[in-house]
Amino acid sequence: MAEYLKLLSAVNSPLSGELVVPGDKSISHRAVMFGAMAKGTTTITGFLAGEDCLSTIACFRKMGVIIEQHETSVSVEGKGIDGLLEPEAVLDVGNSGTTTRLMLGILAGRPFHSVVVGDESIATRPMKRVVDPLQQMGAVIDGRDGGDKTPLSIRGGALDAITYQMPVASAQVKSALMLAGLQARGTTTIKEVQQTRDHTEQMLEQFGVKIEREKLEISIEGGQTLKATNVIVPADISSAAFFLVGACMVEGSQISLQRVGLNPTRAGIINVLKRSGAAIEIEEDLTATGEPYGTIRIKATELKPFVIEGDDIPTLIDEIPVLAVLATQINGTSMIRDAEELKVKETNRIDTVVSELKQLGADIEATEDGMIIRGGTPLTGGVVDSHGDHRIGMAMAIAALVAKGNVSLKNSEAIQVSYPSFFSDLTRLIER
Ligand SMILES: O=C(O)C1=C[C@@H](OP(=O)(O)O)[C@@H](O)[C@H](O)C1
Ligand SMILES: C=C(OP(=O)(O)O)C(=O)O
Repeated sequence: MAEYLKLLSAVNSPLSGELVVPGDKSISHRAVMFGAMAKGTTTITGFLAGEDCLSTIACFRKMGVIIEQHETSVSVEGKGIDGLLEPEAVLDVGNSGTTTRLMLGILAGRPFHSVVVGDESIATRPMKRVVDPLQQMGAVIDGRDGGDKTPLSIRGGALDAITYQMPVASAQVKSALMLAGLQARGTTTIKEVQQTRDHTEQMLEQFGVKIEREKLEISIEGGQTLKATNVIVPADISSAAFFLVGACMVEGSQISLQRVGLNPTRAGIINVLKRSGAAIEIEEDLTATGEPYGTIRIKATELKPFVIEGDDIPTLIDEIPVLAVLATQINGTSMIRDAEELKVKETNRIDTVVSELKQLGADIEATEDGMIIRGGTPLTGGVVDSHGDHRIGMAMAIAALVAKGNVSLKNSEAIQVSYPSFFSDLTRLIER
């Protein structure tokens, strides 16, 4: 894809029609990893063939796991966790924080040496949050910046269970500790500060693992084995979010997105849109197995400004960039608070959202833990940059739908990380 991409703008074309967006990224990663740890053949349907999940496949292949992937269908030949082999080369996680942190939890319990590297963005992201508790369990991990940054070197082995109070709300940290806990002597207990996405808990149970769960506390006994299964991956609500916002903003829009994952720990954007007065209807597919999914129908209507804070944040953390775009089109002041975690994503998403939306004339201000957006004025044309962050690139493409002038997007190729067919899907919704 071109480094610069000229986006559709000054068109205000309504979005219409039906679409199934690609598979959920969080669930796709986990299905490959747990399949690799299980005994037997795990099949995955609806897999997200985006760069991040392909990095996960490549890492596990380097540990000797046979994985066949044809677009959205994957089969993983697991030989049990003891079947993972010492990799002969470094494990390259690319741009993927989920691959890095969850895989560290697995590697921590393996009796071999491995080295984890990623791209420039991964090299800036904090890993101490998983490295510290994994060291407490007995893993030997070192890396740049006192073990906080990649490249990281891991010598795993005999782990002891711990009880751990997490300092941040992070499903990646929680998941890494559960995966290490499965390999530890004793019962590992993890206490969360806020409820985060529970895909790991749900999928481990599907692989036959017993987990004790209370709202903010999880206990997992070491030594349990995973049994291969068939995983159906719902469509990614974080990808659907871009079109939900586009359809809310452009007058005359009406779309229907099918098979979208509706796990309540992930679906906070729906609550925010409802609170704002969106014309949104949800129809859950009651025959669904595994994670809940269904159809979301939405049409454009006038919205009220919103406040997103507290327990909302983990349920919609990756949707905040595009919700900020929406806020620029709502009369009044919208606020996002308690979202410091945005600073440690692929970019500092408080800074990149604010700087790029300002390029298009938005009245938006960064705060210590979020943003203040005074909406209701049209956006202008301009040059924006994804800064190598897929969600920023897609959020800007959606902003371009309502800009009065041409918008060019630099580094648009970042979008391949989570949504390779984003532009063709957007074009389909516009051209119907
Ligand atoms: O567990 C996961 O699959 C994810 C958890 C979130 O990160 P944190 O755990 O860092 O909050 C989210 O931002 C990321 O896109 C995917
Ligand atoms: C933060 C994200 O992913 P990861 O942490 O896996 O890089 C994201 O997809 O927005």
